[in-house]
Amino acid sequence: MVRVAIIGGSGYTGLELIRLLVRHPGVDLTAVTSREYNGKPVSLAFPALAGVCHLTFSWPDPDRLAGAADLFFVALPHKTAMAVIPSLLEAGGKVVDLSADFRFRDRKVYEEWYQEHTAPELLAEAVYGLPELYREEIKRARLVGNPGCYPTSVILGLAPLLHAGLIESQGIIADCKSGASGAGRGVSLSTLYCEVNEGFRAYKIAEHRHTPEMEQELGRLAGLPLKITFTPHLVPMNRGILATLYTVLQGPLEEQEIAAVFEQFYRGAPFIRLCPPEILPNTAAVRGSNYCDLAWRLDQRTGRLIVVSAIDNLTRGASGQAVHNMNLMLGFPETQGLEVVPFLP
Ligand SMILES: NC(=O)C1=CN([C@@H]2O[C@H](COP(=O)(O)OP(=O)(O)OC[C@H]3O[C@@H](n4cnc5c(N)ncnc54)[C@H](OP(=O)(O)O)[C@@H]3O)[C@@H](O)[C@H]2O)C=CC1
Ligand SMILES: CC(=O)N[C@@H](CCC(=O)OP(=O)(O)O)C(=O)O
Repeated sequence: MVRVAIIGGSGYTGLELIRLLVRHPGVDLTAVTSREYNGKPVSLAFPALAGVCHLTFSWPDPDRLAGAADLFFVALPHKTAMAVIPSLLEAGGKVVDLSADFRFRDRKVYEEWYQEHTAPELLAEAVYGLPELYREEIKRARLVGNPGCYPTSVILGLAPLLHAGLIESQGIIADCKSGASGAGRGVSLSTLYCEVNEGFRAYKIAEHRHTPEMEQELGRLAGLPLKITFTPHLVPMNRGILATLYTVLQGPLEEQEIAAVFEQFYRGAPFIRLCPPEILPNTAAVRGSNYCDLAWRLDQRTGRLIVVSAIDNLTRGASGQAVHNMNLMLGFPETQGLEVVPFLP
């Protein structure tokens, strides 16, 4: 058994990691940390895990933690993760970082949107953890920067089209809606029940920190720098992201040609489901699973191709994708521990 630990395991992505890892046949979850719950049972923070996870939260300093596992999931807030990760690596551990600290290739871009980077020497070796794009690199990686939730939904929807050069690389609009768990478990006014329930609003228009992450990866696929218009919305639901992606075709195309491009690009990708023609993606159909459901419609009148993608932000957008990356890094079957049927209805 490979020993794994979760640093910052008392939040929503921590809960989701525990849910997946306790049933994973190849790993032994040895430690879960939290400052607030230090010394208390995991089931105290998460009653849903009573009888399922018997661990107690710990909060040793990073030097004591290093060596406690072979692979660490770091589920700390951005800016905090990069303070802990170097010592975990130095002690011989592998790391999947769920924060944004190791998602960027260019330190300047990170520093423009976040803050000064305190471990820039690791940026060159960190691999962007989107398995459909970087499967082979992830297998060899010691440090994986797990993608953001919105970027996962947007990049997966656009990658085949940009790679094939079917759409204009400039002028793409990503209109995304997220459930409130995307904001984490920490208390904040904007995610209180009465602030979220029975309302639907956009936020951080033209200034969301996921924009440069999307541009980094979409630009690589297109083969040239690009800018994207990204508008996130908060919807009154717990989990899920629905991304509606507006693109402009490079030239006339038939529906079958578009379908062939998606099928070819995602051949052998176990967590991508291309919807049949009658179906459009729905967050309810992917809830609790690592699937990304994709569909597209050609608007012949405007020449636009509209792609829709649905993921669960906590599973495919964070912890499920992190476990997928771990499977690749440790040589396990890709889908191990992730063969979860979406919660129904
Ligand atoms: N929620 C989502 O849908 C997604 C989240 N992510 C990213 O994953 C990471 C975790 O997210 P999420 O679980 O939602 O966040 P939460 O706020 O729910 O949990 C954060 C965790 O980090 C610990 N923590 C908070 N502040 C500090 C600190 N200063 N030093 C040490 N530990 C700290 C908390 O425990 P304690 O305070 O007890 O120590 C808790 O265990 C974040 O970087 C987030 O941006 C990525 C994709 C999607
Ligand atoms: C609904 C909501 O507030 N979502 C969060 C994004 C989710 C997230 O956790 O960001 P990372 O994926 O980069 O970690 C936000 O907009 O900041």
